[in-house]
Amino acid sequence: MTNQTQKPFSFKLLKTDGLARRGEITTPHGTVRTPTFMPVGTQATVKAMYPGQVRETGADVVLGNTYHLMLRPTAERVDRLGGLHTFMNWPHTILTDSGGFQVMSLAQLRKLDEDGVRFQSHIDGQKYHLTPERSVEIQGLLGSDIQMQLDECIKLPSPEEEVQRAMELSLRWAERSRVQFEKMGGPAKGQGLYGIVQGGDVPHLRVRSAEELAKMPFEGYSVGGLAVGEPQDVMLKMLEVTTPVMPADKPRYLMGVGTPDDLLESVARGIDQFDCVMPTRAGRHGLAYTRFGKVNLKNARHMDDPRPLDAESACPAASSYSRAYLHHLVRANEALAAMLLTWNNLAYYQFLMQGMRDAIDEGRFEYFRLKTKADWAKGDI
Ligand SMILES: CNc1nc2c(CC[C@H]3O[C@@H](OC)[C@H](OC)[C@@H]3O)c3nc(N)[nH]c(=O)c3cc2[nH]1
Repeated sequence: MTNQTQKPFSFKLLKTDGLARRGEITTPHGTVRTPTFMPVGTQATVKAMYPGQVRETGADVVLGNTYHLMLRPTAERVDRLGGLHTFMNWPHTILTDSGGFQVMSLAQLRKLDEDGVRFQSHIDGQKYHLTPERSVEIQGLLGSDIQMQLDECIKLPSPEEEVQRAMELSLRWAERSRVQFEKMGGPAKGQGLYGIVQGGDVPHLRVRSAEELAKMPFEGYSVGGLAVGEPQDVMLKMLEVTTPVMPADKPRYLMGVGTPDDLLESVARGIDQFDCVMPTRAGRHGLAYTRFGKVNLKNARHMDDPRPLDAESACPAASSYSRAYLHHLVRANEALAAMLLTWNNLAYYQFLMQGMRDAIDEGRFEYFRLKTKADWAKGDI
């Protein structure tokens, strides 16, 4: 990451339509059109895709992850090699998560205390100590444009006192993350650090978390602690409680979400940024997302079907290969199956996001939401 002073990180709220928001984030590596879907590239790659292809689908941001990259190849090595943008040949915006979520879901022998979290690598058993300061240092070494505070994402359901403890710890870690980010000169580099709202499924804890974080000068705010197995209506209820008390002039990022329907319903409740492994992971398991719902290419009913997934799609994976061929590739466990279906799925997610951005621009978001859901309900033609 160059040390020259960049223009500051900024967010412009361009238009609203109900609670849906159309905006633009400016980072050192370009402009992010919101609402935006950010493909997950945990280990410095969006699995089964070339970076140029990811860009062609319409992605403005990809994700990297502190937990995975600190273990391998290490943040120091990526820094020595010119930073994550150069390392993975992605010259556009990169967002990194702080690693807390993965430590709790992937690492062994985890011990969490006030100072941070101690754990052993799931790769080679080596011991680590991840603190709010170290997480921000790693994200700075990676050259991340949008960084996350270290937080504790608690599983749901959990007793209210547990939710409160984790939320209050995350607030203290938010302050320590901010101090480290400013010590490393993040703002002058035009980078952003997001505070992460916690509070589980407890409305008054959500509100307190958002209000306390809003007192700190974060460039953006994430809604964490959701998409951890709760039903969609609980997630949406938490958004209805939380977004109204989040700063309206800063981006809002709902972490780890979601299905196409989750995206539609969350934009309708004031969310700007999303990330999810769904489109890429589903692609590797033979599942295609289309304008008319999901198509499971493992299913024998596709064996003789000469039609493409969607002849009108701009994505060649959707328009230039028959369902019969895709079914064959999936059954044969061929590498091209994952490549084509991942490509199709990311292209569909970006098509959906572009549709939402246009609908908000033109003041017809509610119509777009209902029409899109009706098309999905038609099912695969
Ligand atoms: C899936 N549901 C979900 N994911 C979540 C993630 C990880 C997303 C991160 O996990 C990796 O994908 C598996 C991605 O890493 C590149 C992504 O950034 C979260 N991260 C933090 N720091 N705090 C949270 O409260 C949180 C909640 C989540 N809910």
